[in-house]
Parts: sequence; structure tokens; C-alpha cells
Amino acid sequence: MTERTTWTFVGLAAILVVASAAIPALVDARPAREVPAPTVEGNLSGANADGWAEAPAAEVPLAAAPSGLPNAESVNTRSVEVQAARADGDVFVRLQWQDTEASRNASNPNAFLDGAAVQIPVDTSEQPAIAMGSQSNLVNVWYWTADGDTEELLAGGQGSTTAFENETVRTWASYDDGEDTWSVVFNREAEPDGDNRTAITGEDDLDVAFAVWDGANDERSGQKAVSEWYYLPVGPDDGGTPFASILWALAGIAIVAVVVLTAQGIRRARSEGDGRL
Ligand code: HEM
Repeated sequence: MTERTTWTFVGLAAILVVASAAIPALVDARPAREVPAPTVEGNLSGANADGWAEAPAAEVPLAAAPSGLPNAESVNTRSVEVQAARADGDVFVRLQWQDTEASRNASNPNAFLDGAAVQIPVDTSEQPAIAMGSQSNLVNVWYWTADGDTEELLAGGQGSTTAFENETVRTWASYDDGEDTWSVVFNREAEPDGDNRTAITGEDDLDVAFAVWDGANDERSGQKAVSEWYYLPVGPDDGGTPFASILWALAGIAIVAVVVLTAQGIRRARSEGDGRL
């Protein structure tokens, strides 16, 4: 093997090192079901507030909740765009979804309101049942309806929802007629007072699920579009991607070393062979 061939091998191996370090970082940029929750400097207190430009969005698919209620499978909303952010000890979540008609008024008994909700576990170390938790694993539900009402609920399974006294959840909502899109922001202190209120302490990532009701399609209570469990990465940093990159880079360096040593070995063996001739 000539010196040139050796260097070509070394060059290729070096490219491999860089690629093996960079590609996993790019491909694994966001684990499945993660909704990024960066700390944001800008204002988040508004459906279209400036700070939302700083928070990446996750597209979350929705499907009919299997509640067994009549028409439960008839839901219109197929996905919701979710952003989350932290600022000054508060947590914010913005949901945006398509709806061709804003249903804000339910004064007629046959009319139902558009609505949206965010569900989080009371005990952040354990993921509850998606269908609004269970008696042994309760959930908090932040519930907005298009008449401007916001409720903070506690649930331990279907049919068990009760409202907290002294609500700590705030919302801002706006409907864009041109884009046929609702934008709703939910906001709460990360660690509010009160029994059974989820404390977002930073000890765990936060499981979170979403629901949307289309009032024009008579959706209400158990007839709604819901997500699977997602999570906000607010727990201790497990060093995920950078750590993986270091391992990949070390693997690449090992490959370079093997290539160089093998090439040198072959050269030496050849020159010794030549010497014997
Ligand atoms: C995926 C499985 C789910 C099933 C089968 C289900 C079923 C039901 C049922 C039967 C009700 C009516 C009885 C009650 O008020 O408890 C209900 C109400 C409710 N659910 Fe769920 N649910 C599911 C998931 C969710 C999720 C993920 C959320 C929030 C993100 C949520 C939020 C609510 C709210 C706010 C109400 C009260 C609505 C109202 O007052 O009209 N549910 N659900």
C-alpha cells in the first residue's frame, strides 16, 4: 500500500468520524413524543404574544377518545400544534388547531362550545391511564371553552372530574378567521400551593396529553379528539444527544486508529518482504 493510499484511507475514516458524530445528533434531534419546553425571555401572555416565536412546535396527532358515549367516534380535529415554554417560575402551553367555524356561544341547548384541554399527572414520577387517570393515579386537567371559561380540574378516571377551588390556571385565546385556526395559551405557576395540584419541580420530565372539542360537530364531554401521552423535557438533563455524539466520535477515532495501524502493518510487512528478495 502506497503512502497516498494510506492517507486516502485516513481521510475517509476522518469523514466517517465527523459523520458518525454529526448524523445521530441531527437524526435524534428530538425524541418521539417530546414537546420542547425552553426557557423563553419574550412575552408569552397572549395567544399571539411575541415570545411564542422562541418555542419550537410539535405536531401532535389526535384520535377519537374511546369513551363509549353515543357518537364518540365522530370527531373533526385530527391534529394540534403544541408549544411549551418556561418563564419566571411559570409554565405555558399553546395549542393551535384548524376549525372552520368558531363555536363560542352555547346559549341554545342544542349548541356546543369549542374547547381544549391539557392533562398532566399529579404524581409526575408515574404515567397515569390516558383516559383521565385513575383513583390511584390522579390527573390535573386545564380546560378552556370558547365562551372564555377556564377550569382547573382534578380527575381520577372517567366520571370523576371535580373543579379545584381558587383556580390557578389562566388562558388567552384567539380565533383567526383568515386561517380558520384557534390559538389557546394555558398558563400556571410551576409549583402552586394546594393538595393534588401538580408540582413541576424539575425532578422528572412532565407527561402531558391534549384534547380538543369541536362544538359545531356537537362534541362535548367524552366525545372529543385526544392525543397519546407526550412529555415536556423539564427533568434533569440526561445528557442524551451530546453523550451519544461523544460515544460515536470515540467509535470513529477507533476506526481511524485501526485503519492507520493496519495500513502501516501492511507497508512494513511488504517492505520486509522486499528486503528478503
Ligand atoms: C383518551 C381517553 C379518554 C376518555 C375515554 C375520556 C372520557 C371522558 C368522559 C366519559 C367524560 C365525561 C364524564 C366526565 O366528565 O368525567 C370526559 C370528560 C372530560 N374529559 Fe375526558 N377522556 C379521555 C381523555 C381525556 C384527555 C386526554 C383530556 C384532557 C387533555 C380529557 C379532558 C376531559 C374534560 C375536561 C372533561 C369534562 C368536559 C366537560 O365538562 O364537558 N379527557 N372524558
